[in-house]
Amino acid sequence: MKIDGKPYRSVWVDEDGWSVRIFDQTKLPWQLDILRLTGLAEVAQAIRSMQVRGAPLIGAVAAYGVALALRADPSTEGLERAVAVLGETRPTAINLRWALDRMRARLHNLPPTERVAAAYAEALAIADDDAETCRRIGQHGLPLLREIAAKKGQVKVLTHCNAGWLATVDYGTALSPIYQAHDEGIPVEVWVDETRPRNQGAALTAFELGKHGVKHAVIADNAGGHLMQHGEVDIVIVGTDRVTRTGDVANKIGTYLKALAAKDNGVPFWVALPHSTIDWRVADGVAEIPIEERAAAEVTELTGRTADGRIETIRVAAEGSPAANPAFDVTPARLVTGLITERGRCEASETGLRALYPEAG
Ligand SMILES: CSC[C@@H](O)[C@@H](O)C(=O)COP(=O)(O)O
Repeated sequence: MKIDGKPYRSVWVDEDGWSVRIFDQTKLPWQLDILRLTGLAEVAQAIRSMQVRGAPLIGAVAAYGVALALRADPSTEGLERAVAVLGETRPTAINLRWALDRMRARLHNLPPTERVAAAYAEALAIADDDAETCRRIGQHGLPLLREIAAKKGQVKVLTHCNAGWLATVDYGTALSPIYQAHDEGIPVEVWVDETRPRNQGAALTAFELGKHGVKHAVIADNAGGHLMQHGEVDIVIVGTDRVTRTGDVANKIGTYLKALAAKDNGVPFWVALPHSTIDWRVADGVAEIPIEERAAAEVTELTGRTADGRIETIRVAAEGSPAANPAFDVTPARLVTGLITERGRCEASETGLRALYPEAG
């Protein structure tokens, strides 16, 4: 993706050849700060604090975290410790475990002297794979937008949270078809759910779409149902942090309510995902997917930029009131029109997913 004409990925190795660069997503859209990560503790903290976030990107950054950890300690104990520390940073997105399992499988049987170089190579392969996967997701989602635009002359999409290039290594998942539609001249407009409590929609998705020149408007999270009732939404496309083998979808809190409203209004509700987001071991998403509970302060406070350019956090809830902050919810497969993957589109079901991934265990 390009920012002010300059091509970027969301994670890359610095010119020094070993340290790892990311955008500090807690500062966007107000400041474009690029962080330099140099060790295991820094990577774990960047993931925990959501300086990097978004399921596929968390996986790729964690893979580089293993490489950085091995520079300090290439022993088998060092490898296992890195995998354990990184694996505990965030519980819901399965891409984190997928990437760490892949790193361990590649590195475990190597002699320690060969591990560092192999870890960087594997992390790069994961990042390259994610970028290409997301490009293909866009190709498979694009016909849905093309079809609507052919009938209506334009297409209005609603999306929740940030499933754009900032949440992946490049292109994004839910936003990838939108970028590709825009690039081929389809008049596409996006309703961007602000996505409280952390406002990934208002801050990150709006930033991305603005930089790409895609027409969009930020809406309060509660506005989607009203817009659907009035024919203002042609299609909902969201990303996901974990999809069960039966097609249940965990995504940012509030996604389930959008799916309910979409069902009631006959609006197609599509979910875009890479292969690394499928959890083949889980069948019942509501019962089995761990939902991250984050700090109450994310709900009781808001962060933004003041008129004179300072980034400030203020309290918006009544003094002394506690808050609950479940960060994800699960949308049952029955509410999902279909899944958009790098291998094509399918029904949100075990049959649909297995037809696309016959090799899955
Ligand atoms: C392609 S990203 C899909 C999801 O990871 C995204 O929509 C989301 O819910 C991210 O949650 P976050 O808590 O910001 O990491």
